[in-house]
Amino acid sequence: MPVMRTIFLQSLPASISPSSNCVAVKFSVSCCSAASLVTVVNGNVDKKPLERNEVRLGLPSKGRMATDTLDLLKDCQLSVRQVNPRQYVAEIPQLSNLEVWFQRPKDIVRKLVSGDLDLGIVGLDTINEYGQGNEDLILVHDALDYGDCRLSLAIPQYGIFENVNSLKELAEMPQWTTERPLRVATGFTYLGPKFMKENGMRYVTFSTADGALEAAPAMGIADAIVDLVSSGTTLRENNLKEIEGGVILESQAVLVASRRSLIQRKGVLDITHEMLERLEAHLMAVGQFTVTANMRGSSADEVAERVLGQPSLSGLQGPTVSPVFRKRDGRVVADYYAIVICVPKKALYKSVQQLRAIGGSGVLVSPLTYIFDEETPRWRQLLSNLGL
Ligand SMILES: Nc1ncnc2c1ncn2[C@@H]1O[C@H](COP(=O)(O)OP(=O)(O)OP(=O)(O)O)[C@@H](O)[C@H]1O
Ligand SMILES: O=P(O)(O)OC[C@H]1O[C@H](OP(=O)(O)OP(=O)(O)O)[C@H](O)[C@@H]1O
Ligand SMILES: [Mg+2]
Repeated sequence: MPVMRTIFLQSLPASISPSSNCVAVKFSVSCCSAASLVTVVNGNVDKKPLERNEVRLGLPSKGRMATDTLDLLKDCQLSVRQVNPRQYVAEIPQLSNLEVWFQRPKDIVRKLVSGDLDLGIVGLDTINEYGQGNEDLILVHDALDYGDCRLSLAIPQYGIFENVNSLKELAEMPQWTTERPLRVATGFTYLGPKFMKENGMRYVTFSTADGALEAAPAMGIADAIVDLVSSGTTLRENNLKEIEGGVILESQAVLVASRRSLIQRKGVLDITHEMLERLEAHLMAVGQFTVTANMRGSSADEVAERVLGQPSLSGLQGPTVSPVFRKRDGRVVADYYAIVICVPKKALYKSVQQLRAIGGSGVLVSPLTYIFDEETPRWRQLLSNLGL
């Protein structure tokens, strides 16, 4: 009879040496989860995801992505209902059968890979770093429009680096040898070395820290750093600079899914579709205003021609032109037309000027909540990616 033992990984140390019948089982604790079950059969580890019917979405529990993520979902009418802030599980009432789990961003990626989460919202940098190119991870929406930053190589502005302004120049510095390599401090211990290798940097070593990496060069611990940059203030304040060719990755928040879950777990594809539609519709709308104006004209065609003659007034699919009926001398006439267009927020003032120039008056501007297009290109892309 095989000797069978069932152990919840959650309660285990990083390596275990079970007695008599089992050989030592080593695993990385970080890749395991409370919901995973390991069955040890005479030394063979058989890892099965615990049977579950709920679809699971991982959201950042803390850090700068946390509130922005909840705000975005709220704007999509997908408010997350959390009983209390210390509880890590929550729900979105509009999406039945969905569990929201609050996790650290890196753990969201790990748990997608291990099959303990089906969907997640995190920064692209975290997916690339902790997913390490795993093909099970699939980007559903790659531009959620917040958490913008870049992963970049930075070097001191002073000393031997004063005149070094590109990756090529850095690589060609005679200082770097096997005995004295370029020392890079980074929290990105997968992407950092990969980038340096791909860019032909031969003499490099890496050290790691969890934060405040910008201090490492001034402390004499490193020559360069690989870290996230957004405004560039932290680099500047620490006398560091980015260099040409040194951007490793442009990142922002994304919606990511497990390919296995999308294909195999009931309900994941439907929830993904609904989330994607709402996100797309909202994100498309936030950049636009609806503009309504009245315009004198002899016919709808003539008014439309005038509107389309202006570069900023073509709208999403051209203007809607409708007659405005009035009673004049006892007769119903339509000598005014109402036009409705969507204009990008950035082009609002230019559009108003162009409307006035062609006789527009009474210009009303209102915010847009959603723009639901026929079918989102990202959905079609996802289905084709899944081979469906
Ligand atoms: N300066 C920044 N500006 C904008 N977005 C950033 C910036 N730094 C990080 N991000 C984005 O926010 C994500 C989370 O960063 P944050 O530092 O808040 O994580 P965290 O949960 O505190 O994790 P850790 O404690 O390991 O750093 C990053 O992965 C990145 O996508
Ligand atoms: O270009 P900036 O706008 O200055 O932002 C960059 C800084 O933001 C992040 O640090 P964070 O604030 O998360 O602190 P940490 O170093 O403790 O992670 C990142 O690690 C940089 O240090
Ligand atoms: Mg941080």
